[in-house]
Amino acid sequence: MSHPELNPILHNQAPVPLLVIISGPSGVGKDTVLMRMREFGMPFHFVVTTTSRGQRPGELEGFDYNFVSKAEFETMIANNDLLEHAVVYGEYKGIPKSQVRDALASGKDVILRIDVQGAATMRKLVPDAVLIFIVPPSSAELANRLRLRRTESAEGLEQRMALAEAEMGRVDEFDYVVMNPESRPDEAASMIQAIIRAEKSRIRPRRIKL
Ligand SMILES: Nc1ncnc2c1ncn2[C@@H]1O[C@H](COP(=O)(O)OP(=O)(O)OP(=O)(O)O)[C@@H](O)[C@H]1O
Repeated sequence: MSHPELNPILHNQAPVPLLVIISGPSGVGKDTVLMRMREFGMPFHFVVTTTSRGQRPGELEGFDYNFVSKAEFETMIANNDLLEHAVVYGEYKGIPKSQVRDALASGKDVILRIDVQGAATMRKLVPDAVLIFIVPPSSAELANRLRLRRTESAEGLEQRMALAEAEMGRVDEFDYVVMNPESRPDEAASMIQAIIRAEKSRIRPRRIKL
């Protein structure tokens, strides 16, 4: 008898690929942890965001972002080609559906990072995604990370901290919480890997429909 909803591992077949969403307050270390996962060569597809903003020195097309013009981005919106998009500081940012679809079709697990607001949208669009919330050891440590990054003015820092407080209150919309400990982002990276491995062993796997 066949049980198509059960884990294909039971029939010695490849597991169902996952869509994993990494979120959490600004400055908690999402990019840092994802970069460590990439550097470790973890076998996932890391989604590259498409943006209309200009390429900065040192940024690589297809690695940091896919750079397109505003007009091209607006065509993508009109054609419903994006899973999710937002305007950040007057520029578009979004996730192309085709990239996620193609990676899943090739059997790869797909990982993407998104802000807390965007994660809530994704939960509605793709209810079977695995949502992981990264937290700092303390809010003092979060403020410290933002300060050390030196990308924010004093006012910007205060705004981000206030937003972070509000975002921490939304943790119950997520499936997992992962701590990014002081100076040990590798631990957060391996915890995410452990979650993905455990998810692969579900008797009834999550199945992503886009
Ligand atoms: N485990 C850690 N311990 C100490 N510092 C860290 C740790 N992880 C990240 N950082 C530092 O904290 C700062 C913020 O990290 P990062 O830019 O990765 O955060 P983010 O969540 O991607 O932020 P944003 O949402 O604003 O893009 C960086 O300067 C980074 O080097």
